[in-house]
Amino acid sequence: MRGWAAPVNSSLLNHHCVCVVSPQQLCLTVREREREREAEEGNIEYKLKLVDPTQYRFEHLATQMKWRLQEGRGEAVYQIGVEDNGLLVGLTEEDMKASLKTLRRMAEKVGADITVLREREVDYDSDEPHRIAEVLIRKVPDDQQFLDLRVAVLGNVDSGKSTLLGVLTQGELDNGRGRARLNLFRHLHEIQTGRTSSISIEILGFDSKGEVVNYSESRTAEEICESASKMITFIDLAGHHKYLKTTIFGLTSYCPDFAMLVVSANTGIAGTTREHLGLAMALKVPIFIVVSKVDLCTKGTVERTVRQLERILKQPGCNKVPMLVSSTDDAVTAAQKFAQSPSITPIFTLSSVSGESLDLLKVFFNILPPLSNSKEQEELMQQLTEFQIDEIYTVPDVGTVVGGTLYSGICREGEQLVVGPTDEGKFRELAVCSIQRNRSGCRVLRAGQAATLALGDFDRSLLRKGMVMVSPEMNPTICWRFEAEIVLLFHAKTFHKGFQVTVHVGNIRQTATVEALQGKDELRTGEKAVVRFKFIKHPEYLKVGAKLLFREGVTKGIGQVTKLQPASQYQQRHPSGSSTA
Ligand SMILES: Nc1nc2c(ncn2[C@@H]2O[C@H](COP(=O)(O)OP(=O)(O)OP(=O)(O)O)[C@@H](O)[C@H]2O)c(=O)[nH]1
Repeated sequence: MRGWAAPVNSSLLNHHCVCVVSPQQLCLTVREREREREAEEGNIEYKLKLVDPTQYRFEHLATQMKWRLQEGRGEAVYQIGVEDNGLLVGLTEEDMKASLKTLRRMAEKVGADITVLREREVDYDSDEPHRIAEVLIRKVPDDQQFLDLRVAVLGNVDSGKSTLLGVLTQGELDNGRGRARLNLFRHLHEIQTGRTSSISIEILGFDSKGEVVNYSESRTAEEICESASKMITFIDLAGHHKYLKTTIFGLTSYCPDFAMLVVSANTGIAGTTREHLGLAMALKVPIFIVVSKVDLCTKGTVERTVRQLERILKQPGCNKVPMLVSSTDDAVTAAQKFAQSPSITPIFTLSSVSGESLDLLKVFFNILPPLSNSKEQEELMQQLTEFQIDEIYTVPDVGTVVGGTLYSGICREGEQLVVGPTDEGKFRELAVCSIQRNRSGCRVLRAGQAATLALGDFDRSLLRKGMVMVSPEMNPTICWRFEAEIVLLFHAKTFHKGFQVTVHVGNIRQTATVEALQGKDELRTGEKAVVRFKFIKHPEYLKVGAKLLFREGVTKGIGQVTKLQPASQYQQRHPSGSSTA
């Protein structure tokens, strides 16, 4: 755990931006120092002083900044006045001024922007006040348009998800009767019933100074993309139980970095809230919570809802550490700690009608770093190209267009790929004519990025959601049958051979039959087993280790793919097998 709030004890978290660390607290810090030492890897750098460096040292500092930026995939945090071992020494006003000036020059040299996140006074036996400062450095990598984070939005029906997104992305408060969500709905029947049934995507862009770029008049997605250096893409998932499969699809296929669970302060944990929390945890998507509609209830009711959430989060099954965010300082700390430890669960309490505490959520989004580091990202980019198809459209004058996420490798305009598997387990050749991200052209797509790819006159009827477009050299394993280690979360009766469930793995969603339960005749709620599934309609491209979720009515389970039975292998061994196998 790094970051300076950590050594200073958590009661300080509720104070405002500039606070004083007492000598006693500093002593505590000294004892805990070993744990707080600067990490060699990662994007956080401690600097005691940057006063008048020689040219040689300046060059070295600039190179180091480049490296830290690379580690944070375009973002780094500098803590000034802090020794490498984590000791909060602090600088005099004059030294701090000179250090920040050097930091600005370093950032200029590497083409980055800097924002002072917070300054704090360190108090010890000295007449002169000593301060420490925390500075965010941001540079969009040369080959990228902006830094990109994906947030899945979960929560019960009417908890205020769409409204919150409307208010965040449009900059105008809601009237409590659904005004803000109006421009988010995509389908007519949603306007009529006021419920989100499809997955809609909203974007919130920040410029390099941390200001939201969405808010000027008639901002189009293209304009937001052009002026943003950091982009939060929200995947708004439906709250109603009826749309659970869409919610699961959004969580499994859109590869969100984080999930935001919206809970209405006046109803507390109701309806699908628990289920959504469970789903995000089962899929290991780090979650933070927004308690909305605080304008509708008393402080006591808000506190009760927060306590209810804290209780659930701390339960043995969850093992989360709730962290209530009630100041800008907390929001900064929450963003950093959340990224370092997924068990930390920030909780915001706000209103989309009065606007109370909305700014804290924006501070959090601006600072929230991506979870995977540059090394993991680099490794994924080195692999062969694999694009997962989530959506298929026909666009006039463009032709067939697919939407989805590039799981690995790089994809360029003009790239030759193969798409499949078809019902026969084959792959077809195609070419990527053009690529768009958030409705703006993009020539190179990198692993982890979502985009739409135009495929020219490729026949749309040959495509389906769940297919992959891969590099022709890949030779992917296609299977009808696979084994998974599962845990049955809930089942009304018993789970046995012959049972059919809807299986979700990544962007794949298909009914499968339970062909065998290893070493057991049946399974009860809470039990584990290795199960062999067989898809009923067509073979799929799966990977060992992929997370899996299945359901059928009230039956629900989670697990992991442990073994694949390649379709061709099975056909060779069972030449007279059923026509589908
Ligand atoms: N007073 C008050 N009303 C709110 C607030 N946020 C949302 N609302 C109202 O609550 C109602 C439901 O909000 P939605 O944003 O549609 O809820 P949702 O969670 O997106 O619902 P689904 O899309 O059906 O899952 C609307 O009438 C909003 O105007 C808030 O902070 N305060």
